[in-house]
Amino acid sequence: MQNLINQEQMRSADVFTIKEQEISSIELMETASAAFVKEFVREITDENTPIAVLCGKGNNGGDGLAIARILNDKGYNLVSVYLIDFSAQETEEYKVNLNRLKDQWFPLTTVKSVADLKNLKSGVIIDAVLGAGLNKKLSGLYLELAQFVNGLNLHVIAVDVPTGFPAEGKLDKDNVYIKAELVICFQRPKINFFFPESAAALNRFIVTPIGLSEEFIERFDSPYKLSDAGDISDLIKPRKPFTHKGTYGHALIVAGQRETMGAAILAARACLYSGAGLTTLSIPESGLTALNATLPEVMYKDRTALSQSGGGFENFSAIAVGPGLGTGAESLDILTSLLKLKLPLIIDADALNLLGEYEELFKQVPEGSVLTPHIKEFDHLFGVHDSWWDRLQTARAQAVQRKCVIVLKNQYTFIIDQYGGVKINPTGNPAMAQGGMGDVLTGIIASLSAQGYPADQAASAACYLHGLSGDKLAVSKIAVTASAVAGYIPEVLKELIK
Ligand SMILES: NC(=O)C1=CN([C@@H]2O[C@H](COP(=O)(O)OP(=O)(O)OC[C@H]3O[C@@H](n4cnc5c(N)ncnc54)[C@H](O)[C@@H]3O)[C@@H](O)[C@H]2O)[C@@H](O)CC1
Repeated sequence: MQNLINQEQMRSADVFTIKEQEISSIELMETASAAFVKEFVREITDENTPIAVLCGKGNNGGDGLAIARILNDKGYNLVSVYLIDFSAQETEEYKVNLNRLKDQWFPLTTVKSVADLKNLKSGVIIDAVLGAGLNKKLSGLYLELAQFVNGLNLHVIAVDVPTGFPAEGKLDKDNVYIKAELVICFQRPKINFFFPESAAALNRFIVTPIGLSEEFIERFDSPYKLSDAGDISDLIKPRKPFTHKGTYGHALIVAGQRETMGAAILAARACLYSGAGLTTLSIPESGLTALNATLPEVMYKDRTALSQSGGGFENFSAIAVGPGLGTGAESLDILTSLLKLKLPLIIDADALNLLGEYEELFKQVPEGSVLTPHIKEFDHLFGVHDSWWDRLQTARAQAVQRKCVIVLKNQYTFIIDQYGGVKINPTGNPAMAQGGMGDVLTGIIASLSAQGYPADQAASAACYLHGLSGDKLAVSKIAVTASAVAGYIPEVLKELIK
């Protein structure tokens, strides 16, 4: 797990590292620039590629100057540097690196307006204009520059962060950035990289360490953490000798209606494949033949019994409700009855839509429940948001207020615990953008909950496993089905267990 820190904290990590390692800020810049180049040469292997380095006058520009020099030393012989001279201020580190460059022969162009970039027509652009020092959105000459560079449609690789892109905080829809194909970012990804709005500024990012003190960074009390395989390996317990199906819990999934029985079956399939000792599916009777034919291991429970004071529904180790349930009167009755059990629930899809419609019902959601909304369901529950930053802050406040876990689904899903802490899930890919994927995630959460994992752990492990299964399948496939993702979970689990 990595602590994601803000830029102010990152700057103090710079200062701490410089002091602790007894190095100068110029040496740190050299290390950062060399780290950038190490990744860059993997991306751009042809040394004869024309490379234009656009350098602002701050430390991001200082990096750019050092990068140009190091690339040249490595045999990239068509590197040219453009000094973006839109402001008078320049940092010490920038000046030192400019002098180092002037010591060697180097094609340098001073840019006072975008007209000075007329020779820029081909090759790769390294964007070192403005980095993490950004303090307002682009305007004036910087805005013109960004629009001009974007219009060239060249392969742009940004240093640390694309010019104009704030590392954290709300991203306005009308913001303009220099759009990068790739960002090679220092030590930690920026929090804003994980929001869909970042697609306007970058396609991909790589994080490269630059020797900052990890101990210092991890000491910050940041609400944002990035999950990794190690966390999930630490969490998932291997199955022990002499255990039996009773050891691994009994999950119940209440889902499905005539037109969407598949959603219920997919959730049950994922639950089964994620290792629950027993899985029971409560669907309309019309789905029974399909269930028995596809998942003979899964049991059936008639849900008309639910309205009769529990009807045995209270004896399960975990209950999930929602996939393909529908939002009609019968579904409302089912959800109302389940909420009366006062047991933590995993609430998804149509059950969330019902909660969005009936506030009184929403208030009855028991503590320790897991809500798994995608963007539309989320805004239906909590109001329309015009940015993902705001949406995430609402999710944090709501998770605390309701003492629930919220799984806010996204390419990078946010798992928000009852204390407002956010785990960002790094697995998953666009090949998984297909119907049924959410039903599978719900099934995995139900399975892990039934096996005794606390709600926040079940949710974060489920998201990781779900995405990893999809990632492995996507290596050889353009699109992966929800059934395939569910079916691959046992292998992914086996691989992660220590
Ligand atoms: N210790 C260091 O020296 C290190 C610095 N690093 C680099 O330093 C960068 C941060 O450098 P700086 O803090 O100097 O800042 P930048 O180089 O990002 O920005 C330079 C200046 O631009 C001005 N500015 C901000 N937003 C603007 C806007 N919208 N329009 C016009 N001007 C604007 C600011 O006043 C700032 O001083 C990082 O992104 C990274 O590339 C890395 O080398 C890591 C270590």
